[in-house]
Amino acid sequence: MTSHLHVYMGTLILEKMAGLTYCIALSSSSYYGMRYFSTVSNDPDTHDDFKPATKHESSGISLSDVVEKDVKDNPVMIYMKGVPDFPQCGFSSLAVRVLKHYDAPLSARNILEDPELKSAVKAFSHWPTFPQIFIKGEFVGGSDIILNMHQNGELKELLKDIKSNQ
Ligand SMILES: N[C@@H](CCC(=O)N[C@@H](CS)C(=O)NCC(=O)O)C(=O)O
Ligand code: FES
Repeated sequence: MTSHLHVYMGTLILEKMAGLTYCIALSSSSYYGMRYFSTVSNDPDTHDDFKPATKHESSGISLSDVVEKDVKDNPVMIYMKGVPDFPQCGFSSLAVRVLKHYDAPLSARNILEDPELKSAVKAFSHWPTFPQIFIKGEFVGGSDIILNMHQNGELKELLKDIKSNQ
């Protein structure tokens, strides 16, 4: 197994090429056109017994409704570990770096902030890992798929009619 140790933008990245271990936070510069959504239901003062199992607190909207609305309202939606300006996993970092090549507004939710949202996203897409990227309401895949689509030109084609307002 080959291991490379890089110092990148002041952040240590341990990249195990064979094992693809990506647990160390990466930093990235800020970009225009990004919207982050904070957690949708995570009140630390609320005991689990009192948390709504399927309904979003106070609004009565289920978390699957939240995800459905996210992907409908946001042409490029990523559920990730961390936020686009501070991904907390290499897979999420890679996906954000790929998407930042395009002039499309990127909307994101940090699933690390909300385990229930994390489960709801997995159930919605039937996909077990993060990041999860949705484009024009359709589930596209994770970081390896988005990188592949970037490299083969499919992503450019898919995003060509989505432009940032800024
Ligand atoms: N092939 C996937 C790999 C992503 C992956 O393995 N993610 C893991 C580690 S961050 C994951 O989400 N595991 C399930 C979990 O954390 O709930 C991709 O390229 O996106
Ligand atoms: S590989 Fe560990 S958090 Fe993503």
